[in-house]
Amino acid sequence: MQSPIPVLSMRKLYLGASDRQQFIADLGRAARDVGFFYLEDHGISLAEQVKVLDTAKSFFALSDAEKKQVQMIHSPHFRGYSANYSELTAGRPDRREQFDIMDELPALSASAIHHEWQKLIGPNQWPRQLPAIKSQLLSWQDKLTEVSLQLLAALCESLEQPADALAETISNGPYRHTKLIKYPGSPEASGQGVGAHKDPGYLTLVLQDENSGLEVEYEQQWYKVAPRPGAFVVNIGELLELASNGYLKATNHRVSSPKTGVTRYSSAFFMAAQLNASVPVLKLPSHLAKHAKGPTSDPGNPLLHNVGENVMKGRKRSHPDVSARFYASEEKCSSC
Ligand SMILES: O=C(O)CCC(=O)C(=O)O
Ligand SMILES: [Fe+2]
Repeated sequence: MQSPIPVLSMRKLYLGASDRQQFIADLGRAARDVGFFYLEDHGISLAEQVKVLDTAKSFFALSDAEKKQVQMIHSPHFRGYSANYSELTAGRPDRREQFDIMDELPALSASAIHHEWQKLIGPNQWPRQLPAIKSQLLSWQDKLTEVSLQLLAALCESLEQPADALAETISNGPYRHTKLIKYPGSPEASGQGVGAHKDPGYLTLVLQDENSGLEVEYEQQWYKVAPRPGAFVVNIGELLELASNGYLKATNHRVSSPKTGVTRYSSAFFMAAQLNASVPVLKLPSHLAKHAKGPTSDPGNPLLHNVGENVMKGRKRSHPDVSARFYASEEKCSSC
């Protein structure tokens, strides 16, 4: 089966006007047709990518006791380590280990918290056995933010909007989230590494190692996203589906476990708008608007314009243990 996933070279964005227009048109088509594409020539070296995957290997090679010192269950901000099967996607446990970081900020005091999602803000948990991991991953997160911001502006242009049409939603800095991930081999054919889902933010950049496993749903069929050295796999998240009134689609994707004896490492970077933003519905020109049929309506996964609430929805669903420990009272309150 031929892969439907296009390959885009970001270099074109910085060449002459006609290359730039070509890139924007190709980007718009990829984002609307598949919602997934490979991005090459993005300015981040292969050596740096390899270093991040090496850091993932070093982190997951720590002992269970060391990893548990930074387990997510200690963090109301959903930071740190998750063991195999502790995350749920589509209601089923994922066979993957993860290490999650976001912006390194102090937590808000209780009196400053008026919305549940404000508890997402806070510090990361860092393993003291790997002293260089903090500066490496925070700088990686900054670099991927730069790439994502350029893509977001180009996507706005592809929708025939000003490049800064969504700038207000990120004027205090976008909400960023980076994961290191390890998928262990499984004797079960197509075991759930991560179940089918959409990403909640604007854009996601995935760095894969040489082992396949990521799959994307396109025209009711699942396609493998084969590894492509040096490229990021980019996908459209729910906030862009909302902003474009469904013209762009947040595409379902999943990861199947590698077979026994193979371990797959990846890293995902998610960029949303700032948590206190509400994502506007852009006014598309009529020739695009006629294809914008509204965002997907799935009662099991409502798409929320309020960014903090949309991000929170995803975090609580994925990590019910963290949610039960730190958010149980809010849940009771919202139903009272
Ligand atoms: O590991 C991957 O290739 C993708 C992971 C993913 O889709 C996610 O964590 O949202
Ligand atoms: Fe994802």
